[in-house]
Amino acid sequence: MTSETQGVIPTPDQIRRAPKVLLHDHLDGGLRPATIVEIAAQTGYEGLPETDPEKLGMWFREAADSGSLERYLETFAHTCAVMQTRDALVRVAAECAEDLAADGVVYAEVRYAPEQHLTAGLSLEEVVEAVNEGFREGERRALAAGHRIRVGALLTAMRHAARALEIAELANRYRDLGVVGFDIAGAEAGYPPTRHLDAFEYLKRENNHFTIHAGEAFGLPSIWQALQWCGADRLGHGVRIIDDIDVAEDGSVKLGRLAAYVRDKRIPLELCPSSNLQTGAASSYAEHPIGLLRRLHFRATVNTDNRLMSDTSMSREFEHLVRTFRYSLADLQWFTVNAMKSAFIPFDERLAMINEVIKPGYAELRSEWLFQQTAVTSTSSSGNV
Ligand SMILES: O=c1[nH]cnc2c1ncn2[C@H]1C[C@H](O)[C@@H](CO)O1
Ligand SMILES: [Zn+2]
Repeated sequence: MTSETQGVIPTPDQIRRAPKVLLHDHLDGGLRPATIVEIAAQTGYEGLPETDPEKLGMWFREAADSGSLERYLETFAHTCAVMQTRDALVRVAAECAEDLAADGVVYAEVRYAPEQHLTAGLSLEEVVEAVNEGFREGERRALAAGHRIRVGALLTAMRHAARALEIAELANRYRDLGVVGFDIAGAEAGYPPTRHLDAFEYLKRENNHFTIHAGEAFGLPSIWQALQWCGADRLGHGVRIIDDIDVAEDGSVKLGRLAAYVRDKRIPLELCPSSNLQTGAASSYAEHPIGLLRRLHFRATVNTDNRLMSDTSMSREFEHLVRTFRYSLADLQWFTVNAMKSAFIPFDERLAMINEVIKPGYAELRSEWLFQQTAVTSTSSSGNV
């Protein structure tokens, strides 16, 4: 490789066109503001703080900027309120797939908590089937618009509730039918993942996959429990693993036992930089642990968490990182391949996505400099050389 191809700092347009993989995105955290306003009007939900889509989008962004995970999570009352009917769920899921595809995401695992969509009388099964139908519809519309995307669902159980085993069974029933795994989410403090051991043990017996929100608002004990008691395949956030890494004044680095385990066992970290700034888990992009974790070769991935609350997308997350850490296309490819390796679909499919879609996509972007018009052509044609 020449230095030109090795070190290309991508433009925003190249970042958008680059194939991207997203493992941590909440369906109820990514609605279009205009859709929220329309469904609220159709279904008679009167609790919205704003009814102008632009102002509503800003409201979510600002309300989520609270510095606390608990306050950040309060904003989901409004999105869940407009996701209670079959039609609304199909629409929101279809638009999610379309929006991700238009942003260049080629593979996504999108999560939601079925238990939060039952107030208008849908059953858990009806919720899952509506969302699956929406994802398939969105994939078709994306293809018609020239974008290929594949979306799998992760079923989330809320950690303050007591339905984890039921949701785990639901995830298992819809396995290979659009659902690729399980997750737990919600406020971390006071609700350790070990409260839901029965669900995790059930999933392990069924050879199913799960990730756990851990190490976001709470530190190392929650990561340790998620891995060593519950047996999580991946960590939702996991960013506080940084608390087990010592960087000395001279720059030398020492990993504690847990950090070494996470790195050496290649445990995927579903890092969500913008979300972490809003909930107070990190104070700036420059100080976000992703920079160090990437250098230390943890299995780090980049994610959106909640596109609505953070006013973000995969491209914007990458743009922040490129601006902050001067990441090249090769770095973005590294994060993307990490994410694809860590997905919950079968190994042969992950490998094909890496070799047939991701690597060729980045190779094409890296070669673009070869075809750029140079000023030399015009100078030489004027005969002044
Ligand atoms: O970052 C998060 N941490 C913990 N829980 C979260 C986060 N983002 C969203 N959630 C919750 C709120 C949603 O209603 C739920 C299911 O998507 O998951
Ligand atoms: Zn999350």
